[in-house]
Amino acid sequence: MATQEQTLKPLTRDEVAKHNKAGDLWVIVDSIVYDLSKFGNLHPGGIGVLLDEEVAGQDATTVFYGLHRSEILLRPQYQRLKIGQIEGEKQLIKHMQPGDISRVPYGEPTWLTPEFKSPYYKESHRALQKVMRKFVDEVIYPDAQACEESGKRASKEVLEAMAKTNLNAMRLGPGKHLHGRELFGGVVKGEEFDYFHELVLNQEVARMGARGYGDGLNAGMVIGLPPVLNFGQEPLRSKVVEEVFSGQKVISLAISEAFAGSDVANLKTAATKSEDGKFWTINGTKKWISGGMHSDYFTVGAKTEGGLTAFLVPRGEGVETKQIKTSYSTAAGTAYITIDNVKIPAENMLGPEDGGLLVILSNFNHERWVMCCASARSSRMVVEECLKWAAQRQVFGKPLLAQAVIRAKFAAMIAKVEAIQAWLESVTYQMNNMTYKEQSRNLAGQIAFLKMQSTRFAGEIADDAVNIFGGRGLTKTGMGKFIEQFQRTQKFDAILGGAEEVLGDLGVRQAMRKMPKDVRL
Ligand code: HEM
Repeated sequence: MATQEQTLKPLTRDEVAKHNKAGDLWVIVDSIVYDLSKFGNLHPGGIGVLLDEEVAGQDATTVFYGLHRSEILLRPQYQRLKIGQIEGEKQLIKHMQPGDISRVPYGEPTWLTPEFKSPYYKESHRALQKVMRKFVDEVIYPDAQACEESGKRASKEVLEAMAKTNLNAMRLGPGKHLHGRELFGGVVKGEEFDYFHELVLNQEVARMGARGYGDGLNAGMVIGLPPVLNFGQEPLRSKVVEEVFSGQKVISLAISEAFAGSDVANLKTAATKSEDGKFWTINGTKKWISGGMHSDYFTVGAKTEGGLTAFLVPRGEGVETKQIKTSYSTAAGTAYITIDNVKIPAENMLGPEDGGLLVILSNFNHERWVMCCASARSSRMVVEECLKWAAQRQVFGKPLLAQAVIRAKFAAMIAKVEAIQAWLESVTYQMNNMTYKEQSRNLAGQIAFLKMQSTRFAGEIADDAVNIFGGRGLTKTGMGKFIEQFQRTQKFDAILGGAEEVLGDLGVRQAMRKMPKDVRL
């Protein structure tokens, strides 16, 4: 930015003021002079607003930032509009660069705020956060914004770049599968990777505000691959895990059906064993399968004689996927799947016959915790957007933030994001200090409550955010685009991985089970 300022022609405000009509139209935004003479007729907001006597030939900084996101001025096509800079003045507005930490209060969790300390994060968490933020900003974000809008899946380049850093493997959480792997070029050792490293990755992805795209970005793998990794039979297990980690193949979890959601024990998809026991034939349907449109493999739950069994079903004859249009982007690849007489070898069974419920349930805590990470971070992103907007938007001659009713909304929103992050970090610390079995025993209730509360708060935050942004919170482009998307999509977190009510009840039932029989009032 400094070089650009040096090369721009110095101009005075008096000179600029002479160019104040159609065909000869200059304006100043943050000390930079823009020649809008030709652009005026192409301006999406129309030429009329630019000819206003307080805009044409004048300093339009305040009015500009009341109407546009600052990223507009960074678009390559608008660089040619810059013709000079006001003599002796400097740009006061700092545009975020890839990898930057927000300086907006509460724009980052406290551990990323310079004045605050945290007992949870070590040097390797901080190093991972730095490279991941830059990677997301530079590699994923532009693709995410384009695909969220077009509905297309993440580009091959992004998926390949993710595989190269070993991001796919990291998103499955700590474990032996990471040992000996080079993570983000060696920023963190596979052996020391813990749940706080994973939290960092989840939150950095959620921060970019592309909900449908985010789910299409191998979120299906996060829930679909663990049953293969933990219960698959060799050599199929290693083959599939490597194919997915390296980005050659995509996997998703296919459990829910039109007939059964939270009550997984009532699935209708059924598997029958051949007489010689070498094959299974599967028939049924699956619904709302995130990433299903992009998947080569499906981790399927099916009814068997004595219960439920999990299978790895490859895409092939008899397996068909149809796009479901949900309220978020089709970039998520949400699918309806029909499985008609699909014959698979017995080696594709994941875990014991009739033991599928455990295979599926064993990953639920992790899945829900991943969603808590994302919900907490996207809620915070919304609070940051609202704070920026309320500080720069002028109403009745003052910033929106000068209104007490607006400040009261911020008090509620900020308290919610801080509370959720603090609880999330506390749960994450417990996860780091418990075996997987202990986590299932002790944290199912905590995580269920955390998810329930995070998504309830997200709903309340969405509501306040839309009211702060007004019509812009309902508009897909422009100032409020992230608010519009958040209010439209935050409900996904409230439903996926267990609806709020189901989770709340699960938490209470867990507590009841632990209630000592010998206590009295
Ligand atoms: C400095 C160069 C400018 C550029 C490159 C520019 C570009 C744009 C773009 C791309 C939009 C579409 C909306 C969006 O994506 O957010 C827009 C909308 C608009 N612009 Fe500009 N603009 C400029 C200056 C101005 C100025 C000085 C005014 C002063 C009144 C103005 C008033 C508007 C209005 C009223 C809209 C419609 C906003 C809405 O729909 O909420 N623009 N402009």
